[in-house]
Amino acid sequence: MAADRSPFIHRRWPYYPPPRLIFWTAVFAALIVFLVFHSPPPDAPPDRRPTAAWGGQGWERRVLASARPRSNSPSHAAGRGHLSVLVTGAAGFVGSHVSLALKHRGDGVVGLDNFNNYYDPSLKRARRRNLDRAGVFVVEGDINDAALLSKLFDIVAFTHVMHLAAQAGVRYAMKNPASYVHSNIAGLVGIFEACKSANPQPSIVWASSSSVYGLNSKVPFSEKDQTDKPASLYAATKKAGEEIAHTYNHIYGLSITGLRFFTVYGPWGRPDMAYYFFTKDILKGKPISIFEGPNHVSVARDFTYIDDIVRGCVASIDTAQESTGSGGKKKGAAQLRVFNLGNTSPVPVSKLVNILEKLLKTRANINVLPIPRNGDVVYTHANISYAMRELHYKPTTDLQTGLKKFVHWYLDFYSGNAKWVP
Ligand SMILES: O=C(O)[C@H]1O[C@H](OP(=O)(O)OP(=O)(O)OC[C@H]2O[C@@H](n3ccc(=O)[nH]c3=O)[C@H](O)[C@@H]2O)[C@H](O)[C@@H](O)[C@@H]1O
Repeated sequence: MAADRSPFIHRRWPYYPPPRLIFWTAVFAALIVFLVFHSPPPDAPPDRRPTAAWGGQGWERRVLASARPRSNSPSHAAGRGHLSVLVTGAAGFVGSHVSLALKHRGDGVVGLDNFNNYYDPSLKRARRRNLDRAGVFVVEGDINDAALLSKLFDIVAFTHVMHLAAQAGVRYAMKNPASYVHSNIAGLVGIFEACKSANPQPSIVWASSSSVYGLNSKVPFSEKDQTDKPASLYAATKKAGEEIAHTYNHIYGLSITGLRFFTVYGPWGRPDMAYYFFTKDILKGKPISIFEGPNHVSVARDFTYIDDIVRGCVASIDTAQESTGSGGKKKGAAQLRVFNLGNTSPVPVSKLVNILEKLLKTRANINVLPIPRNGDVVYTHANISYAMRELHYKPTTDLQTGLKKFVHWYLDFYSGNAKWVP
C-alpha cells in the first residue's frame, strides 16, 4: 500500500506545520490586517486633499501647539479671554506682520497659506521662517480645501479668523481673471462656510480693499459712500466679498469685519506693487513708468504703512463681538462692520519716486505715460473717522519715514542679510 503523504492525517498532537505553511499564513494574515486598517469606511467622503501635505499626528500636534495662547497674554488680562486666531495668507505681506503681532502679545496663532507663485514664493518662504522662529506654524494648503478647513476647526476652537488670503493686484486681473474668482469669491465663501459650521463660531476680520470705491469722485472716501462702480475685476471681487459677508452675517449670525486697506507698503512687502518694483528698477538703472490721469493730472495714492495697518487689524480683532450662531444655526443678530484703514494723506506717485531716488541715492529713468485702462483709478483718499472712533486707529507713519524703513529692509534683505524687526 502506498504511504499516505497527506500532512493532515496520521499526525499526532502536538502538530508542527511545515515552515512554508507558517510563512504564507503570516503573509495572508498581514494582508488582511493591512486592508482592514487602510480602506475607507463605505460612507466616507471622497478625499479632496490637494497635493500639499497635511494631516497626521505630528501635524496636529504642531497645529495645537501653535494655537495655544500664552497663559498671561494681554488679551486675557484685558478680560477678552484667550484668543486663538487662524490667519489665512499668513505667508503674505500683511498676514505675516499680523501673525507676528498677535503671537508676540501672547495670542495663539495658526497660519494658512498656499504659497502660490503670483510673486516669488521664496519671499513667502522667508517670511515663513520668521513665523517659525516666533512659534507660528503655517499650514500649507488652500482656503478652497474644505476638508482641510474642517480638520483645522476640529482640532482648534478658533475664537477669530483673520482672513487675509486673496488674489491681490489691480492690473493682474486682466491677465488671470479666474484666480480672482477662485481666491476672492470661492475662497471667501469657503472660509465663511467653515466658520458658520464651526462650534463655537469664530468672529471674522477680513481684507477688503480701497479699490471698492472705484470711480467714486467724492473724496475723501467714506464707508457711507456708494461702492457700485468698481474699475477692475479685482475691485469687483472685493465688493462682492462685502455683499457675501452681509449674507453670512444675516443668515448664520457670523460676526464679520471688513477692512478696506489703502495701498499698504513697507518691509517684507509685495514685489508686484509699484514702490517695490520701482526700487528694484531704479537700482538696476531700468526705466520706470509713472502714470498720469487725463489732462496731465497727477495719479496719487493714500499710501499706508504696514505697522499702522497691523494696529488696525489687531484693534478690529479686539473690538469684534462674538458670533451669535453655532453649528450652522443663527441665534441672534451679529456684528457687521466695514472700516477704511488708510493714511488719510494722499501722495502723488511722482513724489513717491522722488523720495525713493533720494533714499537710494540714484536718479530714476522715468517715462510718463497715460494711465492704462486696466483697472487703475486716479486717486484714493481715506476718511478714517469711523476707524478712529471705533478702533482708536491713528496712523502715525508718513510716506518718507515708511519708505526709509522699506529701503533699509530691501537693501538688507537682498544683500542676504534679512533680520526680522517687527
Ligand atoms: O489699496 C488698495 O485697494 C490696493 O492697493 C494696491 O493697488 P494700487 O494702489 O494700484 O498699488 P500699486 O500697484 O502699487 O500702484 C500704486 C500707484 O502707482 C501707479 N503705478 C503703478 C505701476 C506703474 O508702473 N506705474 C505707476 O505709476 C498706479 O497707478 C498707482 O497709482 C494693491 O496692489 C492692491 O492689492 C490693493 O487692494
